[in-house]
Amino acid sequence: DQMETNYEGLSYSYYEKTCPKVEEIVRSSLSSMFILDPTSPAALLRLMFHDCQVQGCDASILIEPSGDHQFTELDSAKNFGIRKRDLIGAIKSSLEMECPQQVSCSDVIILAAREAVALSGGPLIAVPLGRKDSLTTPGKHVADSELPPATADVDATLNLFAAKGMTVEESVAIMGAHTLGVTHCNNVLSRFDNANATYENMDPRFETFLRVVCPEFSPYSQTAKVTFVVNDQTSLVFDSAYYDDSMAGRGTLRIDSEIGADPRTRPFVEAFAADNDRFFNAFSSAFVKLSSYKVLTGNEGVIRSVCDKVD
Ligand code: HEM
Ligand SMILES: [Ca+2]
Ligand SMILES: [Ca+2]
Repeated sequence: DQMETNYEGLSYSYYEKTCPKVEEIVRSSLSSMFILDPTSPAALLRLMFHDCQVQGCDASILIEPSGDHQFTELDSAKNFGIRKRDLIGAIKSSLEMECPQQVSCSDVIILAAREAVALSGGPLIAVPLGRKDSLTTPGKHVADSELPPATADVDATLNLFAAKGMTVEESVAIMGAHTLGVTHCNNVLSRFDNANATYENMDPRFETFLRVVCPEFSPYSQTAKVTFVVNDQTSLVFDSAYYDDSMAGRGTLRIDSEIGADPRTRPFVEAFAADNDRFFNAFSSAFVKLSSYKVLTGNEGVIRSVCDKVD
């Protein structure tokens, strides 16, 4: 039976006895939070990626500085724009009332990300559970080296996802996460840098638009950190518009633009733009691979009672 199968030590029926309502509680908490702020699904989806990419999916990204760890992974500039970590803590509090000390913060991050996708119109992804939380935060330097730069190209991106067992099709599908949310101007300015040759596959009208929204102030200026562009035409809806934009030279980041042009990735961009089911299926299998990356199970980790503290 597929539902009993273990995946990287995780299980599709992990909380069946210990917290049978876990998925329901996460969903109902988030649906009211998303009404209060419709941009939060994007934040929670990115939070999952940035947690999993640094030391695996272990809720390390939630840890606040204290005592002997004054600098956390959140101090890395590559975590700029990470927001809504407090929502995970709020969901965790509700879960502690229903089933104390049962559900890990790392599973809450994954469940929140998959509800973010589903409640935005994307697929409802079946995710295996049973992750444990780390007792350590890897610190700023690990985050600096593990997270991709805003200027990542196709080679770097395919390598990053191949390391998680993804095919090229799945790698193109997981980039479809950029169907939601925003990119701040400080991450856009490198696209005007000739040395990076990132003009490739940029519609001149789109370039004009980017230059109007993000004039050439320093990427370190306060203005560049508060101004932003949306990641696709429908940035609150999980759909395939991202791929239409990519093919048309309207990709916001270098990678968003280049996957629509590179001969290795273009065929999948075209396929996903034309066939929503194919995008959703490939995204779902990629999501399970990303969210199972370097997980702690059994005695390898703990269930934190408060997500931002390792005490
Ligand atoms: C090479 C791969 C990737 C690169 C270089 C990249 C880079 C970025 C950058 C620079 C931003 C803008 C942050 C800001 O300015 O606030 C962003 C936003 C975002 N990314 Fe990625 N990303 C990658 C892969 C992913 C993956 C795998 C996911 C999720 C599965 C993801 C989900 C998101 C989301 C949802 C946003 C919008 C966040 C918001 O609105 O708060 N990204 N990404
Ligand atoms: Ca982590
Ligand atoms: Ca969209």
